[in-house]
Amino acid sequence: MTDPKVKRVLMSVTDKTGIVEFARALTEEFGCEVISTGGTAKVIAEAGVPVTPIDDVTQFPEMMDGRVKTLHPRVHGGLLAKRDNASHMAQAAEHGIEMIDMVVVNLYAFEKTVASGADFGTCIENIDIGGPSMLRSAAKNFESVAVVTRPETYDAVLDEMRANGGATLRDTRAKLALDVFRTTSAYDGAIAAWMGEQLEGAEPFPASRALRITKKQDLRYGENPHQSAAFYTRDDYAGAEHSLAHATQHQGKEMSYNNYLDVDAAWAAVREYENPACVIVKHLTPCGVCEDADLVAAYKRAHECDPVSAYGGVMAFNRPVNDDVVTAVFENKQFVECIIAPEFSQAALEMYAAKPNARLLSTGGVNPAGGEVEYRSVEGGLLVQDSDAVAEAADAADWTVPTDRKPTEEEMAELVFAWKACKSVKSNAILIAKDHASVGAGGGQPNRVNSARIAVEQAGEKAKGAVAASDAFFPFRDGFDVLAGAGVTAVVQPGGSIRDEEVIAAANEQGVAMVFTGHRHFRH
Ligand SMILES: NC(=O)c1ncn([C@@H]2O[C@H](COP(=O)(O)O)[C@@H](O)[C@H]2O)c1NC=O
Repeated sequence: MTDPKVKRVLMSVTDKTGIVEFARALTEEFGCEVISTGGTAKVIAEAGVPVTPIDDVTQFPEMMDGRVKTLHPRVHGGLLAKRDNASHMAQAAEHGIEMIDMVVVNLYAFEKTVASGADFGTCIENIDIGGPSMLRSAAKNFESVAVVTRPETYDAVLDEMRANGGATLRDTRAKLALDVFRTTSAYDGAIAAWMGEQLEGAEPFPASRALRITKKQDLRYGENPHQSAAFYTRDDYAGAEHSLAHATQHQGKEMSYNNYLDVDAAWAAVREYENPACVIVKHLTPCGVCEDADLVAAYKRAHECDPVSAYGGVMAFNRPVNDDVVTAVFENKQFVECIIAPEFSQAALEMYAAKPNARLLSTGGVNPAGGEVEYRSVEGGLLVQDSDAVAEAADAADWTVPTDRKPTEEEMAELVFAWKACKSVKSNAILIAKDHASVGAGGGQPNRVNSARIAVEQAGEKAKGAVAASDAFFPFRDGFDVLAGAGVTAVVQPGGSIRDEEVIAAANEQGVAMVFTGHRHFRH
């Protein structure tokens, strides 16, 4: 079939950006007839471009507050008739249906209406019915009909018509149709999610869930150069505003797959703290965590934990980064892949311009720790869970102390810090902390005693008088003994092992205070 010239165009848009210019070009350059619905027709007519009201085509008034405007065989017959099917064309002629060669439609702004906090009835009225119907009819018949749903594509469509004697090309029409089905599918997904929430409450695990994601960027590669990858943002993420996915990148190379993972881990960890804090992460593992009244000190002490590993890592701050912080990083000659923070001062950005490879990301604010459900993929499936969000500081009031020695107030505050920091270490996780800074961490080991050994080795002399956190209970006293043997004075752990008594006895023997939180923080 030869590519059809565009003669009759139906326009019905909520977003009226560029519609007048498009209509003018179609009528003046290509002699098209433009048919249009109420508000769109008004805008076009007011600009002096000839337009046929939809009522003239349907021979019905737009009615029921706009609920029925284009839902008519003279519209859908004109879109769906197969031009090379004699029977279709005969039926069209018999019923006075004229062909429509192009549809320009964008939909009622349903998601914006919901986001504005509109009431139930208003949201319902903003579910577009006629628009998606036309889009789908035109997209189904893309062999003959061009369907345009994004203002930013108007110019390209016109250019193609200019180059092809007023016709669009099949390949373009097919791509436009695909774009339409993706658009209507996302639109319906948003409606289903909203309606589900209205009727069933904020059900985190509904019977089915449309994965509403939009590609932000193709990544150079995945975890390894032979793996291809892309990054998608979640359309339905309520905390989008201050999230990593929507952060502004000020400078540096494109974020890589591994950068995203590491920055996410660092950003999640630093959001645990109310005081100014810095977290340094390498290979998904924190190699420095510190909270301090002063952000520069927090950075310096986080860096001191493991300067070797910190080199080439990523960093997260929960306060704006200024030139003093950057000066401290430069003094340490620490190469960083990425820094994420709520903001960077102008002076900080100017200083970092000298290190163009470093990626600087600002989020504009800090979401509370945790967030909405998390997804992880396994072969053939997706795991969905609540995020591991527990208000630790508030929770500490419920912690119990099974040992003879109770932690001092100072030790208790230190244990809260350590417990939060431990959460970001892979299981089995042990973290040793002193003066609200991590001094050693062991994680990702298949047994807890090895994690304890790694943490103690890293802490060295600093383990003396420090506290330790264990993300899950000690199954035997051996892991605990490694910590106590290194000089740790207080330990926080969930408790709940069948050998708790053995571990409590070990603590009592060595005069160590122990706290049970009653919940664990596995991180697999
Ligand atoms: N009901 C219908 O027949 C109908 N036909 C088109 N629309 C929508 O009406 C909007 C444009 O309206 P107007 O041209 O009046 O500003 C478009 O977003 C279009 O998708 C309709 N509205 C809702 O379903």
